[in-house]
Amino acid sequence: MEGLNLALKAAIEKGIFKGIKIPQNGPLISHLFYADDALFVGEWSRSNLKILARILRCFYASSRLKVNFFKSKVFGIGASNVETSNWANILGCKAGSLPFTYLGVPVGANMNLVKNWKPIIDKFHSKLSSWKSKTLSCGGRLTLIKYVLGNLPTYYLSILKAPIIVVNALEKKSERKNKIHRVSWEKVTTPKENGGLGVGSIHGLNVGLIVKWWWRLKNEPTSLWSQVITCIHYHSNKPYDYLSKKTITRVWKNIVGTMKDIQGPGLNLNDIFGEEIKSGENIDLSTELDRLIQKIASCQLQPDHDKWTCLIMPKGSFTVIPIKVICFVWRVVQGRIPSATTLQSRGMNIDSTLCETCICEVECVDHILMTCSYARLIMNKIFEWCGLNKEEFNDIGELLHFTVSWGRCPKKNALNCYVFVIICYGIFGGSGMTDYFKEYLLQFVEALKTSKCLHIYDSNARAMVELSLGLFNIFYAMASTDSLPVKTAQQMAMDGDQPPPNYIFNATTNYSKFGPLETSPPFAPVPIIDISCFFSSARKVDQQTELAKLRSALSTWGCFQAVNHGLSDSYLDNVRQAIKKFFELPLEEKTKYFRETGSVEGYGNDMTYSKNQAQDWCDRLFLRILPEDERKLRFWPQNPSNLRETIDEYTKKIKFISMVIFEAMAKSLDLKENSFSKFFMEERDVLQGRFILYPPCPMPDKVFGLKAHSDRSGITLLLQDPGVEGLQVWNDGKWYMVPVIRDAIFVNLGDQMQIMSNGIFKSPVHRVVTNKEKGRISVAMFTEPEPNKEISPVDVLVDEKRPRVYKTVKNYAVFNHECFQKGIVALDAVKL
Ligand SMILES: O=C(O)CCC(=O)C(=O)O
Ligand SMILES: [Fe+2]
Repeated sequence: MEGLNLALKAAIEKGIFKGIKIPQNGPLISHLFYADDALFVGEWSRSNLKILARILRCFYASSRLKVNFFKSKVFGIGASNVETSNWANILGCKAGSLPFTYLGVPVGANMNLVKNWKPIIDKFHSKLSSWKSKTLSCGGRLTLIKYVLGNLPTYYLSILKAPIIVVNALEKKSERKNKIHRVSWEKVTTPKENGGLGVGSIHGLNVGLIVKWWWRLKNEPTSLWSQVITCIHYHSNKPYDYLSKKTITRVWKNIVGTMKDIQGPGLNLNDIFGEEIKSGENIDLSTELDRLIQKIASCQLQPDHDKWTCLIMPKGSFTVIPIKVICFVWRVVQGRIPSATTLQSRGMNIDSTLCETCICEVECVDHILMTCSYARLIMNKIFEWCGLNKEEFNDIGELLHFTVSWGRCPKKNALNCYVFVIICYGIFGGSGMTDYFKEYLLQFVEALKTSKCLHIYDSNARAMVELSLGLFNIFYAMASTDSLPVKTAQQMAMDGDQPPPNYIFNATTNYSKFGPLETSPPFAPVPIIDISCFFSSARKVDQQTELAKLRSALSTWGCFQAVNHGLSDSYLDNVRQAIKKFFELPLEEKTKYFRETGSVEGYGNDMTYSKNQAQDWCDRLFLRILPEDERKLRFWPQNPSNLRETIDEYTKKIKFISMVIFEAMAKSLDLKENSFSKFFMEERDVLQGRFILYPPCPMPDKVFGLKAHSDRSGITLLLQDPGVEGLQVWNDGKWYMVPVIRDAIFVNLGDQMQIMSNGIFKSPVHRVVTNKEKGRISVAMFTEPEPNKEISPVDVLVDEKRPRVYKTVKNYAVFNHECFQKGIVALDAVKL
């Protein structure tokens, strides 16, 4: 191409080819090469065209590069169509007319017309609405929007001012269709410093790109474009005085017009582009000196250490926080995270606006993150770790104020941002804890504890924030202080240890409403029910009498002794024996099945939830037995060798008896036989087993075997130790000891049956006391519904006389567990 360039230059020099001379002694333009395209510009004359044809032929002869005339066009500006096509024939190419499309972009079209912008709107749309964009996170989508906004429209928007309809159309495409817009687009496009997300608005981009021509004009005065513009439009000595003729053409008009646009927000080009003096040849030094003196005069040094700042960061310190976290925190600051109240105000159908975590207050953003007891728990933990005094905030604003105003040290300021991010993101957004984060957190906490030195926040900025992803679960587990026992109750009993202080019952902090620990209250006259009367083979009359007894037992005591259940004494002894043998194994053998902290299944103690919680004097093996495919066999002891099999067989028998009881309970309330059993006895319903050892305890009057509680189950079937009592039930404000009946199975109702019976049946509070001399073994089997089943009062049991008492619950097991952690009675929490 250089050859062609030289040939043309030579032709111009010799005066054979005539280019276009820009007035005011401007440059002569004859040809422009762009990639593999060539544009020739010259006077409209037959001879000029002929010369051009010859030059191109010579070029072909010398270089073997042939211009494809068939693909080329001749445009005659100011010439008629007929004349243009006649002359085009000289070259053997077509005549072109305005507007035309060059590289997919219309040239010469009236871009004030919205229809001419359609291709760009369509292209923009197709990029943003691909299926992939729908699966992106908030952060990912922000990046996509920024990318599409920043790349696609550069040509159009850099020289043409988009009509307002076009701007709106493009921005509409950036918003997600069929989604609730939690924050207005206007807010999204606000600069970060002013509280926005810093997505450039289309209008802003358009103005910015056009203003850039002024930058080029200043910065590249010798470029062809600048020379042309300066010759045509600049006729004075004042900077930026390019507003010459009224009849200026469209493109230049746009560029000049943007000066006015930026004057609106109080800017002018002098503010935007300064001058940097190097040799002082081009810039008037005296004016610059004046400006410098002015600047220095207004500058006051602060009595503080000098520090380096990172100019591209709004606060001057260098931070790398994942974009999705930033988006989240930004939404928090806007008060726009999807709480029940915000969703309801957007017209979504919300059952209840009560916070699902504490069930005490309405769920709004401030509640979720600041005032919920749960959020406070996590916040306290963070403050504790940071070595700060405990603070309570009522809303996000207070926390923000605290984090930005606390301390003047820059390091601390960076820290503050992280604390803020972590608190917000950790409380709300974190879930799904990976081992990596767990590991990291532990290291982090250790470092924090030992160093008290805040710089670790800086050096580990990114990891720190990523860490917050998992803080939710971890804090939860840590706040709950769950741990495996230092020594099991059995070991302490064997070693003759006194129960440690955390086992001693303290009436002021623990369960005081159920009175003090009484080791021998009166025996409970708990009804004895012959459940063989409920078998299908039983006589109807007998059945009616027992059903009446059952109903009365469950609505007064909430429990009964089931006899004639079909399991022989010796069989039950075998079951107890197998369990006993397991507990008799050496500790190393049993610890193979130790439960993991934060979860219940396995051998060990029950989970502990707070420092104040007194420990129970018992060891237990907890197994989820049904559904069978959910068994975690790693917790199922292989020793004694018959244990697994024994549990399996006992489960089948217990299932049968439970079925009989569920059906009898339904009949006793005149309900359809399967009204309850369909919730607890189907294939995916749950059965859990708790095999418990209460070793002899040197302080039975100070230590509980098992603290007062009600069962969360449908019903619980308990096999007591025939040799010793220990189980007590609470009835009418008093404790009673449950007598041991050798061949009976003790049945007690759980919370979920109290809910389904609309409060007719009681789920009794019960507890276990220990014995100085004797150990005690018990086997509790709990029936529970499949977690997704909705449990609510049976319709027929709700009427005017007995209005509905309970809400519908789902996954009550987890809910109950959470309530227990917070010291809330789950059954009270689900009352309407
Ligand atoms: O061991 C007992 O007697 C009662 C056990 C119990 O209440 C339970 O495991 O929920
Ligand atoms: Fe219980």
